[in-house]
Amino acid sequence: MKIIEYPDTDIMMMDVANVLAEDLSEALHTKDRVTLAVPGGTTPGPVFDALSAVDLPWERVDVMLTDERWVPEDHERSNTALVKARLVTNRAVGARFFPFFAPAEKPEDVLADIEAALIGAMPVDIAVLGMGADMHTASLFPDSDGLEAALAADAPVLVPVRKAGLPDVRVTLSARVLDGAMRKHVLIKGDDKKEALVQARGLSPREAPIKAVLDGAQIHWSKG
Ligand SMILES: O=C1O[C@H](COP(=O)(O)O)[C@@H](O)[C@H](O)[C@H]1O
Repeated sequence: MKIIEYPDTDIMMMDVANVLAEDLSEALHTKDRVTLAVPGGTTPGPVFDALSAVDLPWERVDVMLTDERWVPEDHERSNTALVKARLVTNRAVGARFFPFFAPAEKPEDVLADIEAALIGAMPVDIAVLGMGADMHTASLFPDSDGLEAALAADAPVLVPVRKAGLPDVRVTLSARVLDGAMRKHVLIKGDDKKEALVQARGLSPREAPIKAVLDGAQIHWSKG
């Protein structure tokens, strides 16, 4: 794991967009299609804005989230809404987007179909990950129902996750899928997240789920 500390958040967002553009361009030289997995939440929007302005053969890029909340696309907490509005737009409008939500009461009712649609887009080549101060990444939350299944060596691609106190059920790429990406970038802001990350290094993935994806990852941090 390598930590890159940026003097300023705007600079970090631009630099990470450039690094991702280089990763994509390199991968597109050797593969017909390349899969990029990206986080939702409050942090990555500016990276998406900059990356979507880059001239790449986006029609050969498959985009998916690292995780989704079980809410429809027009909901304020939908990660899909964020990615569609800020990444799969502009020059990147031709990228193929794979949603993790379908209208059903619970993920288990439709997860097999959602997963089947992902087969052609596996494995993930480039993963961008966020992290909460509780050391969760994607929707791999400590003390959640689903974490054990999502950390298993033979985990499915997608796992439903529930945690008391969270407003929504989640669907997350499993740890083995995220960790298996050729390039992994963790994007975090703030002293609390840096401290959590340092602490996570000494803990198990069950205690600190981010630990499951840290091997070989580049960490991008700014004070925020
Ligand atoms: O719930 C989520 O949280 C993490 C971190 O989000 P942030 O708002 O603290 O940046 C995010 O990476 C994940 O995709 C999202 O669903």
